[in-house]
Amino acid sequence: MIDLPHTESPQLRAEGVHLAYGDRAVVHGVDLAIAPGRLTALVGANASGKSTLLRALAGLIAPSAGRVLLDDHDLARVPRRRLARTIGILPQSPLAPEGIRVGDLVARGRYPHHGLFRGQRSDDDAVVARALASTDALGLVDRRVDELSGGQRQRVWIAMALAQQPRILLLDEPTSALDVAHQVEVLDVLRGEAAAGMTVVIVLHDLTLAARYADELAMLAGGRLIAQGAPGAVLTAETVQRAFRVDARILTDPDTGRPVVLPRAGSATLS
Ligand SMILES: Nc1ncnc2c1ncn2[C@@H]1O[C@H](COP(=O)(O)OP(=O)(O)OP(=O)(O)O)[C@@H](O)[C@H]1O
Repeated sequence: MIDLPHTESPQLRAEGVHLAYGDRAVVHGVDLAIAPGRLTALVGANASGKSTLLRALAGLIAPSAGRVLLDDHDLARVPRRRLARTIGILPQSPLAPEGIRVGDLVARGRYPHHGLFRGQRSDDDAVVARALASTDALGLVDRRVDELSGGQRQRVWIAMALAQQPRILLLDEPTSALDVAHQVEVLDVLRGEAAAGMTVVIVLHDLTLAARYADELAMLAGGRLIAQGAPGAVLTAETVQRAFRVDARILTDPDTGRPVVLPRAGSATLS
């Protein structure tokens, strides 16, 4: 059995990873080193394989070829319990148990920290409260999850992921239902977590927001990684055209120096 060393920021790496559903190949030979303690945004068109790759990085699906490595250990051989404490994933459409209340759902994020025979930890309540506060969800704590608005529900799920305090957090389109203020708030929180040492990987569709927040961008097109690096290097008119089949002007935000992507109306050539 493999025991991972307790490094602050384990290195997560895909090496020649191919992923398939049955005989449908979806991701083709991806080599991707996730920068530890940084915020990486995974971008690409619909069906380009982002969610599939994210699930593989969490160890939820196994590559048909290649390997996902955590600190040089094959993810497939890392004990499940250890993995749950190390890597957290928030899928695109998570399902809550029927009738569960917000506080109870977010508290479930603490489960990986409870030993087999130990119950709660003394800091559980404080961690849960902090996670709820950072997603502006403290006021929802007694509400039923299935009675929340889409954006409220998404914030509660993010709170659950934060309460898990994994060293690597993978989030699939966590801001898709959020208004602009809550998007900024959630991304600020995630950037703060990265600054404190957490490795954060986010699937995002808003390229300008991705460029604004990410230390690194990884861009997929047709299941292949076509660019990885600093936002300014990855987001070019050429890569945007190749990945999304739309013309875009790439401006530079005078305040941050980060790219701003302006798609040209009428330029999409999807079919
Ligand atoms: N459970 C599944 N079974 C079979 N095919 C799947 C399954 N999940 C995804 N696919 C297929 O795999 C391909 C990649 O899907 P994936 O969800 O990884 O893309 P994505 O880039 O996350 O897309 P989106 O931006 O629309 O969320 C698509 O062609 C999709 O139809």
